[in-house]
Amino acid sequence: MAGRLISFRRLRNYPITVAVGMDMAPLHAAYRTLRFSAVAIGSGVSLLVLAVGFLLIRHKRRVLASREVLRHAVENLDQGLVMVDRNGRISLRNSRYVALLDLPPDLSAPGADYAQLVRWLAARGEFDQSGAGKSHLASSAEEGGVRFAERIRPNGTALEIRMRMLSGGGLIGTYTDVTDRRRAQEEIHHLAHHDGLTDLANRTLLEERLTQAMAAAERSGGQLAVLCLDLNRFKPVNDTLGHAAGDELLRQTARRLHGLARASDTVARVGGDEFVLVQTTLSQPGDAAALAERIMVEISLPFDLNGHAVTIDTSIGIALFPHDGHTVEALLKNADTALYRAKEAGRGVTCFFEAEMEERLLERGLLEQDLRAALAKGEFSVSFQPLHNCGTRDVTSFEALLRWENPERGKVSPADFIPVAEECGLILPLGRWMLEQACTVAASWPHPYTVAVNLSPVQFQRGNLPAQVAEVLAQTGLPANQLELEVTEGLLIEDSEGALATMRALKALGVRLALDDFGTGYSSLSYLRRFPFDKLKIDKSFIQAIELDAGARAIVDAILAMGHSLNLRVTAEGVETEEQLAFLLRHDCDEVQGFLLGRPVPAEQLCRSLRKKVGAAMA
Ligand SMILES: Nc1nc2c(ncn2[C@@H]2O[C@@H]3COP(=O)(O)O[C@H]4[C@@H](O)[C@H](n5cnc6c(=O)[nH]c(N)nc65)O[C@@H]4COP(=O)(O)O[C@H]3[C@H]2O)c(=O)[nH]1
Repeated sequence: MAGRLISFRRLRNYPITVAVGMDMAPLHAAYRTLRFSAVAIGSGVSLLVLAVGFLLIRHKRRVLASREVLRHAVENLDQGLVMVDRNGRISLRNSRYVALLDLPPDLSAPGADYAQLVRWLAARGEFDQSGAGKSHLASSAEEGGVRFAERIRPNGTALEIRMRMLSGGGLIGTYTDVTDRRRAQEEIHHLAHHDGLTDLANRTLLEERLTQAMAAAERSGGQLAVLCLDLNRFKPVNDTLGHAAGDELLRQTARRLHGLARASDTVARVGGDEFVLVQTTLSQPGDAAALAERIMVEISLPFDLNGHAVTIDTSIGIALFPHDGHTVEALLKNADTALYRAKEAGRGVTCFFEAEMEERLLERGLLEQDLRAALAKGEFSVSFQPLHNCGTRDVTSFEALLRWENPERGKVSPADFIPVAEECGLILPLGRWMLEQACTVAASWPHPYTVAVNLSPVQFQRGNLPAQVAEVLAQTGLPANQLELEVTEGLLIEDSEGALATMRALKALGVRLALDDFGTGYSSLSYLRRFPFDKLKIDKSFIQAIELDAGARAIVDAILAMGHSLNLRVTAEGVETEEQLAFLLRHDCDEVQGFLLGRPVPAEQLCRSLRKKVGAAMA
């Protein structure tokens, strides 16, 4: 409702009251317009303030949130992280950094002096005192402003450290714990350089160490020795007691060798039962001989293999630097050649390398070649030597002896080629051939004489001998009781358990067993009691000394008495004179064999003379 606004005013000097009236409608309209504008502007400003405030709060929240994310990320890094500003103050670091370096919180807190922290670390032996401060990474590699270093902490932890130097000063360092990786690498390296069974050096490490040792000896003008050794009787132990016992024997041997070597020496296992020892501190060759002697003694002490007491021994070959070779290959090869020579000379022998050994080895190689071809070329034959009753001088049996005649070499003694055939394994087909020949010939004799065949220990150990013998007897038709098998003591020493089982199986076939060359080996009386022998053959060296040596006479007498007391027939080998025969007769020897009564003759010649004899007897 629009009213009017009236204003009254009395004039001071006049009795007049002035009344002014004004229509309110326009006033109201102006007021309403103003009020509306004021309210609108006020609301707009308030809204704006609210919006800005809201945005600011949201922004701040976001900043805080991303800072939290960053802090969380840095805290949860697998690596230790530290940032140092241009003033040398720590501006950021995570707890992994503190934990990895075992840092005190006050020294490593943000704002702390980094140089002081480094000095603290140095004082604790974390790195060289001389390298304290920022230069503690001096030995590290540097690449494009980033320094790398790997550090082993006093507690054994391995740290990989990267330091990025910032252009305006300061640095960012990351610390990674690489202990496990490093251990794995070390393990791989160890496995690649050591023998898995004994943990001794393997051939690779041996060659590395030998190269270093040779260089050191060359610089100092000194010498070194390479001792090559292998274990005698390892194979029988492995075969009879099993591989676990064989492994244990190798481990214990390794420990004994290791115990004898000095810290600068190297002990390696280079093959099944082959070991090499590099002796570095050597003033004269006698030092190597003395070490070899100590090894011999140590290895010959009994081993306890899971309750089994086992005794073995070793042969040793020695090559010296610089005398016997200037390269790793030459030294190892020559020590091996010397070992071969040592083994040839008998068990428990040490040999130093000599130049002519190589020639002999070469010659042996050629002999082996010819020997391999000889069987196919038919160069072998069999001769038979008679054995006689000592009193009546009647022939009782024949010993089959292998003969080899080569077009270039002529007649080769079995004493020379049998050991080579044994070593290269040819004795197996050759022994089988010999057995077949001897039995075939004996089966054709007009009189049922016994035939004696020599067997090598290798045939005992590797061939299925009882089955082979049974097969040959069946093939040739020779009665089992007409076959006598001669073995030497070496076999019994090498593998007495295995030999005993084979001998019993052979006896079960009905064949007879003789112990050959008695007196030349260990001649243990226990063998005679333990093994099922029928006969004992006294070695010819004793028989041939009868006339000259009272000691030999006493030994022959004692062997005869002992053999008889054990119910064994006794044969004397190598009887060449009537005096020897008379002595043997006086001492009740059963049988003799020797040039005096009959030399070995080829099979055909023997067959002819036997037939002639039978013909003459029938005529
Ligand atoms: N000085 C002298 N020697 C005599 C006399 N009587 C016989 N001998 C020789 O003494 C050796 C006897 O054979 P052994 O002791 O078994 O010794 C044999 C035997 O161990 C081995 N051998 C021979 N044939 C074979 C074979 O077929 N297989 C195996 N594994 N070894 C064999 O070779 C060794 C040597 O054989 P051989 O040279 O044939 O030598 C034979 C024989 O010819 C004598 O009065 N004086």
